[in-house]
Amino acid sequence: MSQIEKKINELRKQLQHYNHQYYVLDNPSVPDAEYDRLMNELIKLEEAHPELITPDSPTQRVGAKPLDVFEKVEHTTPMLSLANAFDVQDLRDFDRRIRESLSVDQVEYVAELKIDGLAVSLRYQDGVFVQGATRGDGSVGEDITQNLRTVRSIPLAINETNPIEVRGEVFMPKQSFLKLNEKRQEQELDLFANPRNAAAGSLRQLDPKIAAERNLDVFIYAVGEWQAGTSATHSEHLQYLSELGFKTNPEWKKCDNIDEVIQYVESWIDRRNELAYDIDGIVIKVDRLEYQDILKTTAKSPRWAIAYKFPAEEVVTKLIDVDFSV
Ligand SMILES: CC(C)(C)c1nc(N2CCN(c3ncccn3)CC2)c2cc(C(N)=O)c(N)nc2n1
Repeated sequence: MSQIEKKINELRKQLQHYNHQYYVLDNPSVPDAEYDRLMNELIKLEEAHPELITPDSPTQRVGAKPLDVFEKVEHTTPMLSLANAFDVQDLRDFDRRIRESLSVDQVEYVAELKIDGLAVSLRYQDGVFVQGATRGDGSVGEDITQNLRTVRSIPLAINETNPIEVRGEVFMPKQSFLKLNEKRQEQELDLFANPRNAAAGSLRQLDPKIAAERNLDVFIYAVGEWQAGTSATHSEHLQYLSELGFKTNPEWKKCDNIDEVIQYVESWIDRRNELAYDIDGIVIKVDRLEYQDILKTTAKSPRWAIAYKFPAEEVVTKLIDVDFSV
């Protein structure tokens, strides 16, 4: 390996490490100026030696040309939808059905915040991000790889050489949503109604340069296709995803029974506004993968998971009280 290649690989490793700290762990260890200096050094070296550029290089986040259309992508493992629960009784019924089907007294669950964004699927081959797609109708989605490459918290390379497909929710943080709408107001463009629509509109851009400016983020919540998988539980999957360099939501909780799930759900009903992103409920999943297989999925949604939906947040519209007395 030439000195140049050594230098390029060293810069890539450093930048991938700093990128992970900044965008995935939200805990940068170097000032932005240092990151920019290293990035500019790598850009110059790659310009001088374009034959050494690889798709997983940190310089390759924003693709060159806009697309004409998004290609269709078939999900080898369908992306199921979730049945809804609207109150605690629904959760107890869910738990009872599961315990009866499994003929067990107690079932462990994992409870996760339900991020209000867009479900996506990410595929990695030989440790490199090769394709990203929208959920679509669960069986066929759209190839939005170029736009997903611009999401800084999506790693372009992971240390898993076996093919693996993961699923997650792309979202726009509340602050980014407010800033985007302020800018659109100034430009007299129509405003996005909420962060979810803003994220959807950003991922639907055919020009990745626009998606790159929208400050999108992601939380990865499941492993899809993974032949080499050996985990026994979903919680192990979440830990493994985090070790691989994926951004997982830190608020997930392993619950020993449905009572603990209910406590978790109730603890979050009034804490939503503390979060930097919108959530629209809690997703509850049977933790043991062997139980998930036994419970199999009904047509559209798994019997081993359910979404507890929070009531839509009443939007307090400040009514300007006009004084008619004068
Ligand atoms: C893997 C399973 C199927 C259990 C699953 N499915 C999910 N979803 C399915 C329905 N989806 C959907 N989207 C659009 C139309 C219909 N269904 C949107 C994703 C999950 C969404 C979240 C989240 N949002 O934070 C999450 N923490 N875990 C999920 N887990």
